[in-house]
Amino acid sequence: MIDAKILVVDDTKSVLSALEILLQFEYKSVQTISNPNLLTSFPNLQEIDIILLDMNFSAGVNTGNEGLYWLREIKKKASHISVIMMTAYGAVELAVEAIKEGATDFVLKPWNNERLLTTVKSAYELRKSQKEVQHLKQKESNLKQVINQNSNYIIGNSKALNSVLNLVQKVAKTDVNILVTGENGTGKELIARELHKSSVRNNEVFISVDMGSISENLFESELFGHVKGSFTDAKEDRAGKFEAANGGTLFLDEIGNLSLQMQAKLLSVIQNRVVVRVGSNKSIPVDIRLICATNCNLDQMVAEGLFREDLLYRINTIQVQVPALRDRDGDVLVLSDFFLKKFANKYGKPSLKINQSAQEKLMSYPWPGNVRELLHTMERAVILSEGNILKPTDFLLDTKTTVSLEGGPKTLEEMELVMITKALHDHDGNYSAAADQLGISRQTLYNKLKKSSK
Ligand SMILES: Nc1ncnc2c1ncn2[C@@H]1O[C@H](COP(=O)(O)OP(=O)(O)OP(=O)(O)O)[C@@H](O)[C@H]1O
Repeated sequence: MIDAKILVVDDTKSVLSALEILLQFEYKSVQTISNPNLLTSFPNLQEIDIILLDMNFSAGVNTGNEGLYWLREIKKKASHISVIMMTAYGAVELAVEAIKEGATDFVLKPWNNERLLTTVKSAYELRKSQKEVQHLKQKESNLKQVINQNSNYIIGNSKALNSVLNLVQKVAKTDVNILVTGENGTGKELIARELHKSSVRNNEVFISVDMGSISENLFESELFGHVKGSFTDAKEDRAGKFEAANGGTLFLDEIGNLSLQMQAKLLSVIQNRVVVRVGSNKSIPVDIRLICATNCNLDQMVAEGLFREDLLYRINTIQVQVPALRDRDGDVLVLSDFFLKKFANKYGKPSLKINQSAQEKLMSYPWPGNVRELLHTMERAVILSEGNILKPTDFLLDTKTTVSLEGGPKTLEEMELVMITKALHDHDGNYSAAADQLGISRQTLYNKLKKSSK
């Protein structure tokens, strides 16, 4: 039994009962009315999927005008309904006219049962796929909202940061490729998201890919997609990040971490703006705005033969250099105030304040891990705090301080964060040395930090 609601409108009672009997065998709900004037006030008209509509109602009139009139009325009230016109006077012009006005199909009376059922079935299939498209569009728009909402405000009012934000506003509306450079944790991804938010693509997706965490053998599949069976784990066709970002912005983070071989593959796609999924030979055009980011000195890498010069030219039409936190006058205080409020609320300590000597300690520290390090330092201080005032000793900015567990972290995740930030401080922000001390890889350390700062 097909789960669709059908309404038959005809002024001949025998037509109504014949169609009702015929359609009831296949469709869950079949209703009939003999007076078209009841159509617009028909209860639950919005729930009807298909209407079979007679073209002529008044006896002796067969111009089809009445049917066309009621077709327009239905479309005005419920444009989603598939309307099949029925007429005993099968004029092709009338059929064309009705279809132009939005009818789905046309049936001649007397009808052939099998042909009529096929016509109704096709109208049902059409309605079903329209519903699916509608559902997918809704889902897509919800997904876009979720993906794009992962963007925070850029806090700070230093001259150095403001000139970066000015440049961002100038170039955001253009579609040029942008390279965002700066030390780890300066906010490069935040800047890339701001570029997207201020661009004409802001209703589309922002897809971020960490090139540092993609292995050589999964690179192509991750970025360009694959077809089912192209390698052992390819259980189904999958679009890569380029396709997923189509219409929007693709952010390639840690671009300096790519091997020369991966660089060559990336260059070809950026040049040609088409991808070919692994295992396929079909070219798929992609329309993306490309933003790359790195903390490496790519010019120096080019000189050392580690980065392709032609790729660098492609990706850095405009370069946005994000300043280190120590070069942003006043931002440490503004940011620490912001993070203090954020974490004080998160950890249920809303009256927590910071005293002046603690602020001075924060201002005099060089912040090798930049904003991310300040964020973690603040989070850890809030977790470990015991009173209502944060003092200099609450901030682990020197290597001799030890972690006290009393009144401290309550979850494994919080404990992990405390240990990671302590290890980073112990090694002056050197990720490799901190990872060594913790017995994890640099990438794992990095991923954990990124995850907890999201
Ligand atoms: N100006 C800022 N205002 C508020 N939060 C910031 C600011 N800059 C950075 N952050 C926060 O600091 C963290 C690190 O920022 P982000 O990931 O953008 O830095 P990044 O330079 O891309 O880092 P990496 O080089 O490690 O990829 C994020 O949680 C981000 O929200």
